[in-house]
Amino acid sequence: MTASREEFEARLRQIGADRYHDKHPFHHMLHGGECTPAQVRAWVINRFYYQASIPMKDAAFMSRVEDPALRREWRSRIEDHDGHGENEGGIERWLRLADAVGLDRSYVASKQGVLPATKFAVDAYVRFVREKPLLEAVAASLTELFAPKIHADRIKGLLANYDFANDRSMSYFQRRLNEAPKDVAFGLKYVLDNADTQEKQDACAAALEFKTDVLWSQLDALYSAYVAPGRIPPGGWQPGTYELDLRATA
Ligand SMILES: O=C(O)c1cc(C(=O)O)c2c(n1)C(=O)C(=O)c1cc(C(=O)O)[nH]c1-2
Repeated sequence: MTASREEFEARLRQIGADRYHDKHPFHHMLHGGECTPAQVRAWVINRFYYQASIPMKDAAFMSRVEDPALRREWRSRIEDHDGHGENEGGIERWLRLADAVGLDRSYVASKQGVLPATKFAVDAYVRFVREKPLLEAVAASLTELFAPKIHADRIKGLLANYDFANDRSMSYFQRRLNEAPKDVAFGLKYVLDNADTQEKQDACAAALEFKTDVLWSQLDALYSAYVAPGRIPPGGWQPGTYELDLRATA
């Protein structure tokens, strides 16, 4: 039976409560100040691959939308990451974080050294959005319902625990606190309005679960390579390389 709007929203929120990556041990280490400089750098390098792919997945989405009103609503997501006018954009703000943690930003931007599993997971998200029904593609973006809390926790945790954290290096997350709620309010309304059969509701819930898997797998890959057992796969970034000597610039 088709669930009511309220029941369906509660079902989607429960997926976040059960499966969002704020529960991953790597995030607990990161926010709790337990990561070594190399582990923080590995996270910045790998997570850049996600950042860089988000506007590509949003462009893939828009290329399939026939309704100009929906495209108009969606296009700010690309500008949020790529920049527009005075706004330098999320990709540039992420590279500032790379500078602050002592990495060569051109290496980070080159996407070399990204773990294979990170690439597989993120590429699967872009492909999902390119190929699946638009409703499911929007549903997959709804992990952002849960992102403001993790961003707020991260700003607080990193500022308290790491010397590199300051207003400038944290500007990516600070800015997302304003951008994400607007995107997710639109996305949630779109999904609740359009998932009007049980089949569509089930497909949206599956899309959101798939997305939580995309996020979780990236952290599993990081943990396995840089925490335990510490087995870096061929091609993965090796600590001690592409690092800046911060003393030279201090
Ligand atoms: O730091 C995070 O935990 C996190 C998670 C997510 C997410 O839930 O997918 C996004 C972001 N950050 C983010 O910064 C971002 O721009 C973003 C866009 C999207 C999306 O699916 O369109 N998710 C996320």
